Amino acid sequence: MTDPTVEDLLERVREGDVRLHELDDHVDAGTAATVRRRLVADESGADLDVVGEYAFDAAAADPNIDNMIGGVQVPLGVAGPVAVDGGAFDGDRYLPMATTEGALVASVNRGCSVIDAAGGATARVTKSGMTRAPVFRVADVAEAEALVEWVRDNEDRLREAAESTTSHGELLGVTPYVVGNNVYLRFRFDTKDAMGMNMVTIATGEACDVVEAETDAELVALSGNLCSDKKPAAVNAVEGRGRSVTADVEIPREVVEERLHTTPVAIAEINTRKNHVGSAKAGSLGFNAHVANAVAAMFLATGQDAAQVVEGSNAITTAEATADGDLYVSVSIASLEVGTVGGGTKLPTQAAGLDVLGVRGGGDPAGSNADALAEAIAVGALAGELSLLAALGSRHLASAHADLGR
Ligand SMILES: CC(C)(COP(=O)([O-])OP(=O)([O-])OC[C@H]1O[C@@H](n2cnc3c(N)ncnc32)[C@H](O)[C@@H]1OP(=O)([O-])[O-])[C@@H](O)C(=O)NCCC(=O)NCCSC(=O)C[C@@](C)(O)CC(=O)[O-]
Ligand SMILES: NC(=O)C1=CN([C@@H]2O[C@H](COP(=O)(O)OP(=O)(O)OC[C@H]3O[C@@H](n4cnc5c(N)ncnc54)[C@H](OP(=O)(O)O)[C@@H]3O)[C@@H](O)[C@H]2O)C=CC1
Repeated sequence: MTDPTVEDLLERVREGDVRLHELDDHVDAGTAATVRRRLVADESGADLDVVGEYAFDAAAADPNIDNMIGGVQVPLGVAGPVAVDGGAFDGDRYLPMATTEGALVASVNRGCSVIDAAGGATARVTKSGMTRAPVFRVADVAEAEALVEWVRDNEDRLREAAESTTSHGELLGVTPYVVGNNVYLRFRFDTKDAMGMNMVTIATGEACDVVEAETDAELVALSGNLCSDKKPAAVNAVEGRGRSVTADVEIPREVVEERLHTTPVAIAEINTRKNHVGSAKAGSLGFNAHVANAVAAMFLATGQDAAQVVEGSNAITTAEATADGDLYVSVSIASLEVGTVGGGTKLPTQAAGLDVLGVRGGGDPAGSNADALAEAIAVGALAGELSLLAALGSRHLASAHADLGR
């Protein structure tokens, strides 16, 4: 029997005989995408030819996209190279950044060149652990207390159940929270080189089965929002989620004056009045200028989950003029959720981004590549903070974007 043609399938979808998402059952993934693209183009009047010019294998992208019609391209640039002394990321590297914001890569590039002139940045992952927090219904607070005690006494059983679903993930701990007749169990896992959301969701589900079998608690939702994934949340800023990572640098005063056209004292003052006082008044969780910019651009370039830029912007920038008149700057990102295996990291253009950093795939030891990626992103964020604070000091923000961004 011959394969159905695009025209045949278009007709069958229009007649309601085949659903849009069932096309892959009838033809290969690329042809299925073509049929959907044709249908959407016909019905919306949009010209989608360019959307069909994608460079990856549609079948290989199956774990990443449903109802695929093509691909979106984002321009890719590089900042650097920049010297980094990291716990896992070492040497002089280019930082890949995908963005549509003109002047952004230029800004991070300037920051990198200043960091380099100062001898490089230092970066360390200080805490690591991906979380999932199911919510259970209990009868009352007495039953809640009983559940909390049971969890404390039976963590090994929960660990055994959770770890039966993964050869890499390790349960680090379970923290209970009680609110009336709701009990939230915040499971925290070492997910090695994976960002880990699929891994910990599957593992936590297995542990929840044990809780339900052994206690009176009833699972209401596998994610009870105390995790907290893809929402701004203080719990992530305080407790961390994914990688907590810090990068810092001390820059000689002459370098600040020559290359950034301002002074250490001016940068420190802007940082305090803008990033700390201004953010406090705004009720912000991000005490920084634009950490989200480096996080988003490097997430897109390396196949991370873009929605987790929300947590990636949970960052505090500090800046101080030292006793010698130089400038100390740091960026601490509390909850940077990154992986070098799984998710979007296998797609060819994103894998190439990881290759530029030298962190593709599983690390040796496991987890070291994801640590290195976190440190690279923190250095990119540090470079961006430096350059933007300086541009505000020299009053170049508007002119830079007028020149480079429109
Ligand atoms: C634009 C600059 C860098 C000019 O800065 P400059 O010092 O006038 O430029 P320069 O021509 O003297 O070049 C200095 C260095 O900048 C880099 N550089 C310079 N041009 C390029 C380019 N085309 N492509 C790549 N790199 C470039 C490059 O490293 C170069 O060194 P060189 O390699 O020549 O020795 C500076 O004015 C700047 O950084 N401005 C700040 C822009 C910025 O940070 N924008 C971020 C986005 S703003 C935003 O999204 C968030 C916001 C602002 O709303 C958040 C908030 O509320 O704060
Ligand atoms: N399920 C959910 O609720 C959510 C899912 N997501 C999505 O989840 C995906 C990311 O989940 P994630 O679990 O990271 O990825 P994957 O689901 O792609 O799984 C990655 C798997 O790779 C295996 N692996 C191989 N080598 C290593 C290594 N060195 N370190 C760690 N694991 C390794 C592990 O298998 P094994 O476990 O067998 O050892 C691991 O589970 C993204 O696509 C994201 O968009 C995002 C948010 C929520």
